[in-house]
Amino acid sequence: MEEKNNTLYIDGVSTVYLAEKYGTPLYVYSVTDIKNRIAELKEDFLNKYENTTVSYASKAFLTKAMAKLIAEEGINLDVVSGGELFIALSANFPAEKIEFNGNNKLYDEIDLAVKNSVGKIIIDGASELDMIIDCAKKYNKKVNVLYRVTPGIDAHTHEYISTGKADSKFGFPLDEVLEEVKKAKNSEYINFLGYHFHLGSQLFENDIYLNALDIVFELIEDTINKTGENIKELNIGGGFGITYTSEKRQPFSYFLEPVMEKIEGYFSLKNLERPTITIEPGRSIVGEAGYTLYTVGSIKDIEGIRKYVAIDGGMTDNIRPALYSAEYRAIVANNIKGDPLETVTICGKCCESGDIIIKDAQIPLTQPGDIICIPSTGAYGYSMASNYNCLLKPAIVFVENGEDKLVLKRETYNDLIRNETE
Ligand SMILES: Cc1ncc(COP(=O)(O)O)c(C=O)c1O
Ligand SMILES: N[C@@H](CCCC[NH3+])C(=O)O
Repeated sequence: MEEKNNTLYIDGVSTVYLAEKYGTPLYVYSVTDIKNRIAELKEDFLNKYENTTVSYASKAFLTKAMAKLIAEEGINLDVVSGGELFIALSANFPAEKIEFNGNNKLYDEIDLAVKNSVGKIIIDGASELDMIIDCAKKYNKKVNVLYRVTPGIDAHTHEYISTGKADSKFGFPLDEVLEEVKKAKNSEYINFLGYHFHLGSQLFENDIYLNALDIVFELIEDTINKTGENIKELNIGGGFGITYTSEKRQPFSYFLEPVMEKIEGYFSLKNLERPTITIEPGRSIVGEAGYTLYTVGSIKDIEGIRKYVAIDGGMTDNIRPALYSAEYRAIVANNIKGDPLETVTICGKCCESGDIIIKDAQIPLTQPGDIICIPSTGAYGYSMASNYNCLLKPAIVFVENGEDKLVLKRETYNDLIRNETE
């Protein structure tokens, strides 16, 4: 983002112009920023180490336009539901480059995945293997699978986004997964590739990945000894943190260099061929590339207590502050350098006292009609949006080098009743 004439520009396009043209609330994505993050991944990982793959975790943000962009950039796609898979397939995303994650996969979802020959299914629970075999028989396919395990690592992040600890609904406990692998090995319809783990999201320390590897190496050794199966792929998940307010996003190399050094060291010591190493970043690809624009409406100044600045969206387009106490920063897009600053609480328009986007934001003196921009809303904003209070989901615009393109229309009131039967 940049400033021109006291106005905020994103990827060469004026936010004031975007707000006028498409209305607010509006999700704006800088395509250049997304491409830059993928380029960094190529430089620091894909081109640097042989036999590596990146699978974009589409739960962070997915539309057909995004799936097409990911396909053009040549990386893989991670989906966690029939719905995400359907969007990817609708965008003609190459099925062999899709991996299917997620706990409690339903039969119909597995059926869709197998029928369309997705690249891999990451088995997350005991109920899945039989369903996969059943579908594989039906379509006469052999399905590549990995098993997701929980290494028992407690990531230093919000409890709700920590997923690798033992007490987790995700994945197999380490002492149970071998029995599952043996079952998979016995089926002619299954090709066992290896293991997957994901420690949590918005992580800033590389040591937890290294600790998890120590644990997973033991599992790999056990697997080879007890099943005779070599590990062809190891997926270490995503989770790389980004900047929302004052946190400093680490370059991918901060995580991946020590991780790869450790992995390469282990496999060469054991005289084993190193498996394909896959990572699954979501937030770190799209988070900072996305912005939300809002228009300021009513302002309530409670003398000596708090000044509320209400915007025309809120927890319906960004649930993260209410759900995880996530913090954001704000910019008055039509008056970036405005002076003096004041301390305000930016709230949404939902009937919830907790519908606060930023508590105590420091922004230039603002008035109704101003455009507020919240940066770093590209991940888990639109993908977690709701219609609470029957608010309409915002439009999405992609901007790149001064050009803007509407990729998703704003919902209309008719969308709210389109599935009603009376
Ligand atoms: C299995 C799995 N892979 C990848 C991700 C992506 O995580 P992030 O967006 O933090 O990179 C998640 C979400 O936490 C996940 O659950
Ligand atoms: N949705 C969460 C992260 C969970 C990611 C999926 N395991 C967030 O907004 O931070």
